[in-house]
Amino acid sequence: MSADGLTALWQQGCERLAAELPEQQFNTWIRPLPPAEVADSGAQGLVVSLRVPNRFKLDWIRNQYAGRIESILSELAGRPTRLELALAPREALARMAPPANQAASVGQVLHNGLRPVPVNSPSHTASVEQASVVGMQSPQGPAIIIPGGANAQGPAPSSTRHRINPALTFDTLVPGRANQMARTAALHVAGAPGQMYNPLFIYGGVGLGKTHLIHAVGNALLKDKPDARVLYLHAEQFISDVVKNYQRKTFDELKAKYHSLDLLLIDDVQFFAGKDRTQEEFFNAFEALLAKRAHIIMTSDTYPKGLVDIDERLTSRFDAGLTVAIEPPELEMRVAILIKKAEAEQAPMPEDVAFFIAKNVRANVRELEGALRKVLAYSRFSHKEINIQLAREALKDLLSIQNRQISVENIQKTVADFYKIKVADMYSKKRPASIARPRQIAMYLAKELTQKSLPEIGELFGGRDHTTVLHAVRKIGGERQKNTELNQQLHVLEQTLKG
Ligand SMILES: Nc1ncnc2c1ncn2[C@@H]1O[C@H](COP(=O)(O)OP(=O)(O)OP(=O)(O)O)[C@@H](O)[C@H]1O
Repeated sequence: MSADGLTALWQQGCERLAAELPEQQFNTWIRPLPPAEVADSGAQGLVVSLRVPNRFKLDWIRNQYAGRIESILSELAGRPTRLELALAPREALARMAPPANQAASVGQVLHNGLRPVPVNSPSHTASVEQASVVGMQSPQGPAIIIPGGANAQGPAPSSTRHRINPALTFDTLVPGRANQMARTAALHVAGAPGQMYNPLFIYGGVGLGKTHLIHAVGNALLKDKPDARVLYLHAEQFISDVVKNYQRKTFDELKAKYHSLDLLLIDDVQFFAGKDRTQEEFFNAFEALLAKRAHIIMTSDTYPKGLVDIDERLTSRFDAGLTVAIEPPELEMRVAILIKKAEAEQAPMPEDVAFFIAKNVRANVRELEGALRKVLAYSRFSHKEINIQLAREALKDLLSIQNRQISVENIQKTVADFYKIKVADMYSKKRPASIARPRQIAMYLAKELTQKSLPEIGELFGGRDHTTVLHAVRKIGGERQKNTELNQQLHVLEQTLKG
């Protein structure tokens, strides 16, 4: 692709997004982005690098739009195109946020090509300045509008007012063991806010669905009570609001904003660490909201007592309602998530492919989504159907990084997962066919895929004799020739184990 073609790609992508997305969403999230850099990395395809002013926006764009942006750009370029999002260095922020009165219309922005795009929100510009004064990251997006409140600015679409993402609902959240407690508690709060489990504190590692869950509560409540005063915000937004009001000495405005809510959803409260003034204001808001039986849901990367540099009077209050964890999803849940997300993209995913991806991408749901996006994009460009071979090609970087050695333990675990039996049954003396057969399959694969001898394999299967292993290897090997279903299952297992 020519240099001009590369330069035009982002602009064309924006035009497509402008046509596709609701105007409000486009204006809020896409339009203010600075021009992207597009690089050709040869056989690997194109890499589009975007600098985003803060982590909140970065996460939001990654979660909500990255997949679509990659698909559009790849389609336009006719080659796989990867989107890389990174935080803009601080000195670039000022350039990214020219004065509000330079705001341009969507059409202007698009026709002006790749020049830096102005941010059309006065509050955004003001906040950027404030953030640089106090050495913080820049804050996020448009002002919160409370109807009739101190900063009322006229009607606004509800998604702006509440900052709730309508796509993140209980329906789109796949349930599983990993989120069972948190989901149940969240459903309870959505049905009867201000009663039990107040505050609800949800913690867990990155990309496990905490943000999704709290948006789901917001969406559910708004569906029931459209007039409810609900607000979602990232902790950094609260911090920047405190800074702004501190500088303007407008604490009444801050109070009017936060103390009047029915439901406050606040993400990543670990960001309050070391911010004394913010903690004090949050404490005030917290007390005021609980006193009037408004509900507060918080998320964090750790449980309340694990938070550092946050005043104990806050952490003890965080723990006073219900504290629940979200765990990394287990294999079955990862498969279900992949299938559901692929369905949502109108790209049905065969279960064996979902199993292959889920087995290889374990860290968190965000990475799972990334892997899925790659596979779908790869299938679209190559016009090939989605199968394990295609998934393996699409994910080859990721798989080679893992550089996995096939071990007997891994075979036992994978086969047990596949046939939905316990790993312990691989070593047990149980004989029912539903257990004995997967065990024989695992022995067969151990012989095929590792350098272990028959006695060594027998030892690893609960101290069995080598003749038992030999029998299993011959039996499964022989049946494989005649039984296509077994052959297909073995194929999936081999592909999965080889990675
Ligand atoms: N159980 C689930 N079902 C469907 N999608 C999920 C599930 N869990 C997470 N996701 C999706 O994974 C992505 C990451 O989730 P989310 O942003 O909620 O994670 P998080 O725990 O808030 O992470 P972080 O701490 O990094 O902000 C989102 O796109 C979300 O929709």
